Amino acid sequence: MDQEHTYDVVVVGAGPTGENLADRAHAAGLSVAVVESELVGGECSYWACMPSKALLRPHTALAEARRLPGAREAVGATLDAAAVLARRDDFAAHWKDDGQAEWVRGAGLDLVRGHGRLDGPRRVAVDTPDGSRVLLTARHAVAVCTGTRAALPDLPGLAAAGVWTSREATSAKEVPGRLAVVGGGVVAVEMATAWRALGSEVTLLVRGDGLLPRMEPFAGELVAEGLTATGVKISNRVSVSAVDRPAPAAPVTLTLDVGGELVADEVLFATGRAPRTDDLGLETVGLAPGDWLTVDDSCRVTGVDGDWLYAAGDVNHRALLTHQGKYQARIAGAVIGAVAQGEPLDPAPWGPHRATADVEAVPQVVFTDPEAASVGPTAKEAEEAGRRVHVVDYDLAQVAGSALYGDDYRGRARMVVDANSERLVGVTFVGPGVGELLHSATVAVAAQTPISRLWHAVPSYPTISEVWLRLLEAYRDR
Ligand SMILES: Cc1cc2nc3c(=O)[nH]c(=O)nc-3n(C[C@H](O)[C@H](O)[C@H](O)COP(=O)(O)OP(=O)(O)OC[C@H]3O[C@@H](n4cnc5c(N)ncnc54)[C@H](O)[C@@H]3O)c2cc1C
Ligand SMILES: NC(=O)c1ccc[n+]([C@@H]2O[C@H](COP(=O)([O-])OP(=O)(O)OC[C@H]3O[C@@H](n4cnc5c(N)ncnc54)[C@H](O)[C@@H]3O)[C@@H](O)[C@H]2O)c1
Repeated sequence: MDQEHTYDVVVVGAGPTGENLADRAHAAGLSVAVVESELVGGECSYWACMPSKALLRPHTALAEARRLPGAREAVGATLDAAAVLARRDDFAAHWKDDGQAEWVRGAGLDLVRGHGRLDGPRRVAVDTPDGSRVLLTARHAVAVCTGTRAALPDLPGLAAAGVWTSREATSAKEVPGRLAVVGGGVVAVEMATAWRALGSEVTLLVRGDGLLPRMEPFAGELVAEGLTATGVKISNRVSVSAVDRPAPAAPVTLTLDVGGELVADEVLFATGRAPRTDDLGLETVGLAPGDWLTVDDSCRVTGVDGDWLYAAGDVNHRALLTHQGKYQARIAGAVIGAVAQGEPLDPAPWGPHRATADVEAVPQVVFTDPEAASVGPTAKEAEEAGRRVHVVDYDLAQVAGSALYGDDYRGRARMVVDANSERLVGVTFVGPGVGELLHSATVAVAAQTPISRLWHAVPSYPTISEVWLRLLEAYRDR
């Protein structure tokens, strides 16, 4: 028999976004049920951020040691793949979610395991693993935080070929001899870096003109240089038109649109994401299954009567990053709490009830060697949005801190400044060790800092952060 329960808030999906949203709603005094169909912690914990960064970090550490005479002689030339994979397994909690499920319960939230679907306004029906059905009614809000899955192109032979997606690329137990990677985005470059470092011969097949097309062009150029130096073969302007694997353990053959074939032991399709909304009961509330969920700045889904349906994280397509999903979760949790208590919402940008940074100040670090880190729009994006901007660049290798950081340091920095307000809107750093530099830029962009004030934020000598001073000088002298 169906069980029925009523909560103030029902959250579907216990990834980083769902966990945080539930926690904030509970902190506002509301009762919350969280529905999860796989592992509490979501894609990020088991098949994305954590295992991918665990695969990449040993390579970065080794590459940095090898750029330092004295350290270079003390370390080997290659990684111990088995040890790297074992540490990766630890970071993915061996694909068990006991720890995170315990956190959910300890936070005062009710965890309902199973596949959730909307069942009309304010209702969620959950098919549980034991075959029963739980009907959840929300007094105030339902929040969809179901994330994304890998999007695969519709190619002849692909479905039968057993290709890698980001899930296999982050959880594989064996190092393939030859790995083909299709795509030129973040997953493609990070996983090409990781598996090359673990010993695979890697070929990157890029449909466009270069890597990391959403960043400043020099980011993709420097990352391509780094990949090539490690032995990754990169082919631009190449698409795969068919995939063939005659038997499960056999090599896979990719037919290329430019002519010819590529044979590999595994192929990773890193070709973007699709929302997990196809089997979510969206049709019961007048929305189209399979679509991204469009939201306003309070994370309320548009086009649904009654202001009860929210969507946060990857599934709303605003910024597909864990930290941005968690930011939206904090905003949406606060909105749901305020509405439930009958308190007024503060509609101002950068206020507690309006997601702003996930559009204006999105930071991202690509954990390749060199790292690529950016926040805010690129120069081109800012111009296309109608801003008049000044752009200044600086060669990161010219900073004393960079030279000390490693021999033959290569990198570049760019600052995009709004010409009318003389405030910083975007920053990109590419180079070893710049990932940890990015938050300085994020603070400056989110605070809409005037350039005149940045002169008083004096970077320590001799750190890579001195690039800030060099960028300001370049701006002054432009
Ligand atoms: C390889 C890779 C590396 C990445 N690295 C980074 C990184 O370094 N930094 C970063 O910021 N971002 C990174 N990302 C992006 C990051 O993983 C996502 O932005 C993040 O996981 C989104 O969180 P979410 O909670 O919105 O969704 P998810 O993490 O996808 O969680 C959604 C949850 O909902 C559950 N669910 C789905 N449908 C249902 C349903 N019907 N009923 C019940 N439960 C359901 C799922 O099982 C899942 O647990 C990476 C992505 C990939 C693919
Ligand atoms: N370090 C990080 O922050 C990190 C790491 C990994 C992923 N992520 C996030 O996860 C999301 C997914 O990453 P992703 O790399 O899968 O997606 P993406 O959208 O960044 O890149 C996909 C790439 O695949 C290409 N592509 C699409 N269809 C293709 C086809 N049929 N053939 C060949 N190429 C094709 C696109 O041109 C694009 O370059 C991103 O939004 C990213 O921000 C973040």
